[in-house]
Amino acid sequence: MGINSIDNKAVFSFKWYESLKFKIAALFLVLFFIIALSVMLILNTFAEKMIQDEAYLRLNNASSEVISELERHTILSSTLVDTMANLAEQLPYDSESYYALFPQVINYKGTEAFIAGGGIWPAPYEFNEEVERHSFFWARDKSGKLNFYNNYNEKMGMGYHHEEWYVPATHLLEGGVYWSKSYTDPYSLEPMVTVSAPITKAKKNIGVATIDLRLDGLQQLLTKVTKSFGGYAFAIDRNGTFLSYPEIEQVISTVKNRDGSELKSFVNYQDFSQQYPTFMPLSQLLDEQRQSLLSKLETNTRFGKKLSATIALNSYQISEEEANLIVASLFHSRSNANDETKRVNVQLKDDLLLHEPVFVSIRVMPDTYWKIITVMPYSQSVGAITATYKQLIFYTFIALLFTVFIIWLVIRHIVSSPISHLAQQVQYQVDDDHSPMKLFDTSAKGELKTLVEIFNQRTAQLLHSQKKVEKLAHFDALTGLPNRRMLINRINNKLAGYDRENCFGALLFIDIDNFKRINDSLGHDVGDQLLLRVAERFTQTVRKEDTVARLGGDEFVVLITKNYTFSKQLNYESTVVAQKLVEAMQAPISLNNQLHHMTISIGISVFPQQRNCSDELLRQADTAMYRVKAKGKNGYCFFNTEMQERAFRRVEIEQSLRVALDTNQLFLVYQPQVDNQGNCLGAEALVRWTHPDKGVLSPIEFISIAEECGLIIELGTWVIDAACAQFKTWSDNGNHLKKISVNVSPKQFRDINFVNIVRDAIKKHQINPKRLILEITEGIVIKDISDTIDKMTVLKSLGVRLSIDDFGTGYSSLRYLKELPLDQLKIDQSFVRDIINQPKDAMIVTTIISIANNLELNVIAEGVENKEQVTMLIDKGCMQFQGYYFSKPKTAADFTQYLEEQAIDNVHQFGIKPSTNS
Ligand SMILES: Nc1nc2c(ncn2[C@@H]2O[C@H](COP(=O)(O)O[C@H]3[C@@H](O)[C@H](n4cnc5c(=O)[nH]c(N)nc54)O[C@@H]3COP(=O)(O)O)[C@@H](O)[C@H]2O)c(=O)[nH]1
Repeated sequence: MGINSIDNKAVFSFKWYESLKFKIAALFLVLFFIIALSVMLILNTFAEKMIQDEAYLRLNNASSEVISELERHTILSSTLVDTMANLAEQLPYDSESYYALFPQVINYKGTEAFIAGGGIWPAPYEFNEEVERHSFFWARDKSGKLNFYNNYNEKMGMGYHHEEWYVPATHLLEGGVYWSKSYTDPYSLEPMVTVSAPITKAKKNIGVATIDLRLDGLQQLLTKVTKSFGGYAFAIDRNGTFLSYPEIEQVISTVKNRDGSELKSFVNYQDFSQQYPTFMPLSQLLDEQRQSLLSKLETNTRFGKKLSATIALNSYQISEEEANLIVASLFHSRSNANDETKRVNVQLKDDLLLHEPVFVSIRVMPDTYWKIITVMPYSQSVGAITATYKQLIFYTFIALLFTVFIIWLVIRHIVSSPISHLAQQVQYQVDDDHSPMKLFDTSAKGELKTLVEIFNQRTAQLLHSQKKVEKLAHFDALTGLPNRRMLINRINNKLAGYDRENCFGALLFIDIDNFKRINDSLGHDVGDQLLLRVAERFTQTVRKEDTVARLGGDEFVVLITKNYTFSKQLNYESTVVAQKLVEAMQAPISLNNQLHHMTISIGISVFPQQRNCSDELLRQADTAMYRVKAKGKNGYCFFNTEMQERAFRRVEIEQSLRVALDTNQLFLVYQPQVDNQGNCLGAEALVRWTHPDKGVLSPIEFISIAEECGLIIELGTWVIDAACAQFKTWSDNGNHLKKISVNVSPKQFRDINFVNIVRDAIKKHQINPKRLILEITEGIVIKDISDTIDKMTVLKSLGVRLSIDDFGTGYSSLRYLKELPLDQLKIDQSFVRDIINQPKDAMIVTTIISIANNLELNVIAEGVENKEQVTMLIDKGCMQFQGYYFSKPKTAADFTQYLEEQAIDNVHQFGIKPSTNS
């Protein structure tokens, strides 16, 4: 996040990805994906399991269907063979009755399709002590008719007592049956098995009854039940010989019969797997199952081993391993149908016929120990379940998405929205500078509520500070009056409202006369007290709707606004207010138990004017106030354009005077001062300014400005230095003047360095200090008498002489005159001018000359313009003169020439030498 500034407004901005909303949304998106992935993983696992379970269920159902169909035949066959064994046990040994009875049993109605034959097989010499082989065997021919066959009784043949279907049955208990290994029907090539039951008499085996079962349509049955899932099934017998296979040709081999004839028979799965390696995994499973069966069954018991050894020994058709299997299956036959030796479900990567991953189920039929192997393609299983799975995934995703969305909404409502709301409120306050600072609403809860409360606490503190700052910013700390800023605001408001409200106004710019004197002499605390009293008087004098403001120092402004029809009314009212303010100051003010008479000067500017601007109005009022000061203070006056022009001129002069000082535009002229013989005694140095545009300017045009702006210090220093330099030049050139006078302005005199400046000039130019006369005005003396006396005394100690210039025009005090270390009085030219015509002026001149004589001061008259004036002045006792009658001020070069001429022309009549050059 960053803070940018546009139009001084802070804009709190941040990247979109930094926002709380985005982060929460992103978090939930990530959360969503994690949950979704987890769900998918879980669902996948479940789906896998479901697919497997579904596949095995279907496979087992198919196997069960096959097994139950087969068992319908095998159970019936078992029952028939058991019946035959029982009959044989009960019936007397009578061939005729055998021939009559047993075919009927074998030909039991409804079994014709699968019972291929059967018979009674007496043990050797058991039915007839003389006959070893006397079997009764019937088999169906191609037409299905039962025929008696005597093959097994032939003397040359192998007989039947060592047949694989005979030997094991002789070891069974009564009621037990033995299922032989499979063989092929010579006609139909259908697989066949024989079920044998022992014939027992007095607990002794006397023979075996058999039923031949043709597994007709086994493959069709297997095909039918596996058709629905696109797989297939096949069966193998106990020994691992195929009973069926979809590709029947692959599992049939041709073997030579004992009589040389060819016999087709099914191959063993182990041989088959050698031929077809893809079958190997299945073959290994069958091996494992076979081994498991063998290991589980109690073949290692003595009885079992002995029995299997006996069986293997007695039958040339049974190997030892087969004998073990036979014994094992006999023991195990109907126990624990869920035993893993009887039920195996696996998944194989590849299948010989389907060429894809498959689910395989191996089920063992009880009694016969045939194995039904069903195979289902994996794709088929997945396909069956995919739709459901997809739906499940879809709804889960929707539910998840919805849940995440709801949680996101809740969190947004609880966390991010309140924070955003809070941030908006803060932003609004930051953006809108003009709206007042507000407290935030506290509808939030928990930690956010605390946060808002802390914010509000902080805001309250800020509001408090803001009020303080506002007060400081808009009110004067000392008087509590509106300050300059507030005054300007109010003036601007009034100016803005003029057009609408016909509003007129006046600014009364007030300055306390001689405030500085009080402040400097009595200290700032007393100065502050004075300001407070004055402020009180002003506020008590004006109306409440008027504004009294303090600009700083001793400057106050009263703002009067009214809705007048004519501006003259305002002029009148302003005059009244100004008058009242001046009068309000008439009562003395008590400061430090002393009464002080204070006066004020007021400058008034009125508006509207052409240049409607608060600064301009203040400047105008200020200018008018200065005018009052210049005219003697304690009064008021309205601003006018002449003042304005004066003010502009003043500024212009001030600016160019600075340049003048730096670029030697100033020069001195010298006006001779003569005695009553017309001899030049000395000169008054008078400054001139060669203005680049205006030509040579009189000091009247710039000395007072230099005084006001302080440039007089620099200017006066330059004058003293230049005058001393010139005096030295004249002296060095043999033009010995008795004195050189230099004018000193009040500010210059009061400058703390003034004495040093004078001392430095004297020292620098090596002049006799007694030749230097500093002319100071009466104003300087009056302003700060004790300080003036001190400074004059120091100057006197340097040897410098002092003259009062324009004597008689100021507040001359004879008492002060007595105390001052003076050398000369200079009679002001205003008295000299009318000395002939105005008896009063003549009287003043007489008085001044008298005072000077009495105080033993030199006296010189200035502004002497004619002979009559000279004569009268001499009559009155003044022997030194300066004026146009003798000479106007001259440039240094002209004055030098003047001095040289004077030296040559030293013959005078009556001593008075008027000016020869006008
Ligand atoms: N602080 C300083 N003040 C100075 C300096 N130089 C001059 N001044 C003061 O300026 C005022 C005007 O001076 P200026 O224009 O030079 O006028 C002087 C004379 O020219 C004039 N004068 C002299 N004789 C006559 C006359 O017969 N008739 C007549 N109308 N005018 C005459 O009087 C001025 C001298 O007056 P003063 O100084 O009082 O002797 C003036 O007040 C100067 O003081 C300066 O460097 N510093």
